[in-house]
Amino acid sequence: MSDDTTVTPEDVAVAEAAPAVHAIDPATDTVARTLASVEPRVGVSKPDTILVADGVQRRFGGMTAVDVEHLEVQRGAITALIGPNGAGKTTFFNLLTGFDKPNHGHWMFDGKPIAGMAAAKVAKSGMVRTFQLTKALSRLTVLDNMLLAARGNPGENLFGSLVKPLWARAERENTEKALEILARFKLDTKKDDFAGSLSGGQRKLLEMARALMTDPTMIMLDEPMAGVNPALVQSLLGHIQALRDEGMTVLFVEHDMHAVRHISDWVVVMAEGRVVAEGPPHSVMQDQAVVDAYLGAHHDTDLGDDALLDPAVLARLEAEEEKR
Ligand SMILES: Nc1ncnc2c1ncn2[C@@H]1O[C@H](COP(=O)(O)OP(=O)(O)OP(=O)(O)O)[C@@H](O)[C@H]1O
Repeated sequence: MSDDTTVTPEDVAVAEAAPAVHAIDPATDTVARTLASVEPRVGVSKPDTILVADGVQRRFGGMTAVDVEHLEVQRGAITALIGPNGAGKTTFFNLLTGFDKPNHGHWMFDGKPIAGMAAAKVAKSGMVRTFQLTKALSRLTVLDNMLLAARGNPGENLFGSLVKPLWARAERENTEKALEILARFKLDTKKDDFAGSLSGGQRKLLEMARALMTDPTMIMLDEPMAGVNPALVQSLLGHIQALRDEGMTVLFVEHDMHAVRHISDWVVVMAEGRVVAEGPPHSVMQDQAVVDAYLGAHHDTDLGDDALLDPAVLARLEAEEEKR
């Protein structure tokens, strides 16, 4: 496996081939225009909701990890889910996608109740997710990883698996589709390599590519930028934006505020299990509840300030905090 911090010539080629990240102009973009008219308030209704969660609670022993009263996600938009460490973002993702069970609550996806549904069924209903730590199987080839993610494989049921023309045709179609998707991510030349030999960024791209094998309506990305070297960050952002421009709904958990501000149409902020703010990226990061959640006593600093993304400034703030 190559070192994730080393920029290889392949990384550069992958990055150069990615769709460019572009500024979203509310004058020409329908999603941006629609969301511009939505009041930035916790639990606010969206004009075209694809996902709505109500009273979702998850407790671990005496600790409430998630306590979301009401949240709506706008169809066709990129929504970022942010919040400090331990805010409950991943647990909330796990609940929504069927990888964990809530103590209370229900939620609807595309008009259908899916709370309590198993993860595979949730994925079949059109909501797929990726993981913070990629799930690509390192001892399988890139192509086999893609084929494993394909939906409606006749080999999944006994009848289909016994009828050769059925599975042979499906395998051919799935292979064609996999190669097309891999080409989009410039991973087609790696189809016969073990997934374990890819760089961190390429594995994130493979994870996204695998998710697309199921033709999702909504894609949920858990920290897509984590462990990705800088040469591939723009490329990943460009790919995420391209999914949205094709009409897919994207919900992503992310710590990288540059990424969040660059591509999100809407930002939801969690702290201590609850949603504490939501709104467009530029305004939500100046919200007092968000500043409090991230910075504790540093009320005079806002998250819209790029200085906060500077490691030197963060180190100074942390040192000041320790002295208190
Ligand atoms: N399986 C578990 N058992 C016990 N506690 C858990 C479990 N999963 C999560 N927690 C706790 O729930 C809280 C929320 O964790 P979660 O991982 O959802 O937060 P997060 O916002 O995704 O954090 P990060 O940004 O660090 O990934 C944390 O206090 C965590 O320790």
